[in-house]
Amino acid sequence: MEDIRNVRLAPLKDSNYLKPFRFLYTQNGTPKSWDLLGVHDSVGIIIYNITRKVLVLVKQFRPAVYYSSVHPDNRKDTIDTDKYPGSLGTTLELCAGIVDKNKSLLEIAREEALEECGYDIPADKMEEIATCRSGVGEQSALFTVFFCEVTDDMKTGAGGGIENELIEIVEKTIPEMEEMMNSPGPLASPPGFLYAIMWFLHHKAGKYKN
Ligand SMILES: O=c1ccn([C@@H]2O[C@H](COP(=O)(O)OP(=O)(O)O[C@H]3O[C@H](CO)[C@@H](O)[C@H](O)[C@H]3O)[C@@H](O)[C@H]2O)c(=O)[nH]1
Ligand SMILES: [Mg+2]
Repeated sequence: MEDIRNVRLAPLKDSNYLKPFRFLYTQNGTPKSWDLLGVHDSVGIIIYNITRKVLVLVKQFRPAVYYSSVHPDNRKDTIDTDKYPGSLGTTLELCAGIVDKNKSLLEIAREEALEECGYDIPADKMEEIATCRSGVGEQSALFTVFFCEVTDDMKTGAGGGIENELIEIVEKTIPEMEEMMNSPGPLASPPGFLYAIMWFLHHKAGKYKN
């Protein structure tokens, strides 16, 4: 996963994932504008395996995280991967996916849990816990978080993602997550993940500790 090579930057002409545009308005009579990015909403799932008492998370290479770890002076047409190895771009996240199909959030969450983590989770085991904005400066897409308990019996596939996604399943105990949340960082995780883990530690972790 971390063997990243041949990194090049190119202009973006059109994209299935990002739509940049300018938003024009007046506020209290003053003309203003703001540059925005249209992106898909997304769902994330806090998966807790009660058989082995671990949170089931995913590790993956995120190009945006890699790019932002490259010093601005070195963000050229090509990036030296000996100086900047792929490990700079790996994150720890919830199992998550974009809402790019005409299906309910719950259905998409179930599909992602199966594709990325290999768990076949019945719809009635999924608890929708919160929706927040994944960014407010430039895109403000909705991120909806589900929680579910799973058992080893519900693991019907290997996970790892579909097509050429390279997703590694990472299992963490509650003490390991508490330690991570107490570390100064920078954490290689997005704010929605950090919110979800704090929610889990606050509302759920107590009953699993014994
Ligand atoms: O420029 C792009 C963008 C996406 N993809 C593909 O699109 C898929 C997206 O994967 P999916 O699992 O549906 O979404 P995530 O990448 O997990 O991202 C979601 O989950 C994250 C939460 O961890 C949020 O931060 C993101 O906004 C949200 O899109 C991947 O397979 C990619 O192969 C591309 O090929 N090119
Ligand atoms: Mg995903």
